[in-house]
Amino acid sequence: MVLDDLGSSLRGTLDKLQGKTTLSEDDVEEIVKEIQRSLLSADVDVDLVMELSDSIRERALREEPPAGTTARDHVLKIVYEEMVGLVGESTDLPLKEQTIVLAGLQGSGKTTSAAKMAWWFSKKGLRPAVVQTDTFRPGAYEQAREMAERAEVDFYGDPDNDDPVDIARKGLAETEDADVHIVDTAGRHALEEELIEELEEIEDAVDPDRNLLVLDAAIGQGAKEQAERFDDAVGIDGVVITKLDGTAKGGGALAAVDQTDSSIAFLGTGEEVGDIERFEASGFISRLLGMGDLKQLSERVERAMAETQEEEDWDPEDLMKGEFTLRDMRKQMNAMNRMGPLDQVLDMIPGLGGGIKDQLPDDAMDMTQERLRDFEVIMDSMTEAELENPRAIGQSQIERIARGSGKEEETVRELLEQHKMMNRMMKQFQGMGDGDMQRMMKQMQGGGGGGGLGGMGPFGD
Ligand SMILES: Nc1nc2c(ncn2[C@@H]2O[C@H](COP(=O)(O)OP(=O)(O)OP(=O)(O)O)[C@@H](O)[C@H]2O)c(=O)[nH]1
Repeated sequence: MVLDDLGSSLRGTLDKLQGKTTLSEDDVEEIVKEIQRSLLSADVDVDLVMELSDSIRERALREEPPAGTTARDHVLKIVYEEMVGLVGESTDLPLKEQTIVLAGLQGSGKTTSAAKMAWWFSKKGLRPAVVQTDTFRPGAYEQAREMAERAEVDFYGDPDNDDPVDIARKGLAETEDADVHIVDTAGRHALEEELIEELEEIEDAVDPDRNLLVLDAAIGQGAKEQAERFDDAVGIDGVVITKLDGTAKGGGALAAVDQTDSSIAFLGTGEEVGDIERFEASGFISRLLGMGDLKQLSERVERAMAETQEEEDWDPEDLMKGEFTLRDMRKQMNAMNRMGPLDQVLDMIPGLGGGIKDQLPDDAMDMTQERLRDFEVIMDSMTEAELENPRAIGQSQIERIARGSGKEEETVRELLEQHKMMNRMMKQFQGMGDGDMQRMMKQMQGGGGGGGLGGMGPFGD
């Protein structure tokens, strides 16, 4: 995500506090300045940034770090807590029957978000329907219909009816078998009376459980005014921030959340129906501050490692030294698999950005369950010597292993290729010297015991 790059200087400032047990006013001021810089460049409203700075300043100087906590961890914890206060928890959306109306200006991403949300609810086992009431924009009907089809959800719209309220009413009746109704409304280029009136009428007709305001992540100062108007008209319960995959930073939408005293419900991260994430405060904050998704990563890493360590007596530290064997690879694959897809894990490593990911072959990301199972079966047919020294495996062994495992020779070769690739990757990491990357990789492989992300403050606890 784009938000990743912002906080390297913040990290630098925090690193300077390493080893200190108390904070001076100057220390706190420097940190506050860096946070302000990160947030302002992520488009967060100035007033919000100032309020946040005051609370951080006040708490960092007043509160004593608990025994055993470094000044750095202490201040990180305060920053984190204050940021959670700012962005809030995600909008409460019970997984049950409900009607949701989407409001927003033209092009903010309502139609796309309607289909994405329907897709999301369907993955949660519900039966959603999209009701398309946009009679204003030519093409909206067709776009909504196609997207609902791709999301494989029920759909109602009527290109021959120019009364949105009538469409909304009929839509709910026609899709009564569905349990979640998502009503997409028309947008306008700007806030206009007509738009607000239409929305109010639709709201009256469908009596929704939630009204969500859809905002483009690129929205800046306009967020507050828009939020206020929509909130006055229908009451806004939550915000959907779209296009976070683009160049926008997303912080502008926080003003809307603050203005409407609501919360963020979903994040849109692309144009496909699956490109949606339920909002999660800690991840969003880590990204706003450019610090990677520390909390989530540390939790995943710890969980995966605990399981791996339980399974076998295996010292992952060895990975950073000697030869990377097939046996190591099997452990690695299992651990990765528990943490989630490799590309997502890499996304969460602070400071890594897209860099290293782009250098990896596509195959590295393709660690599906099925592939993993095939590889496991194949490895079961190998001898101890082959597992220790896969380089020595020749054609005749490949044939034997394929026969023994009941898999194609091609799959055996793929496994060997995958090993070679991972071996190269490990060598690269081994050669990276000190710094976050090597520490992180060690942690990912389980080194360092129960401390999680060592030196990364409250997120690792
Ligand atoms: N990259 C990216 N594009 C998005 C996202 N959400 C929406 N879009 C694109 O933004 C454009 C506008 O989205 P729509 O869903 O049509 O917007 P709308 O709010 O329904 O517009 P109106 O119906 O005219 O009010 C489309 O080209 C979408 O594909 C997103 O999360 N990421």
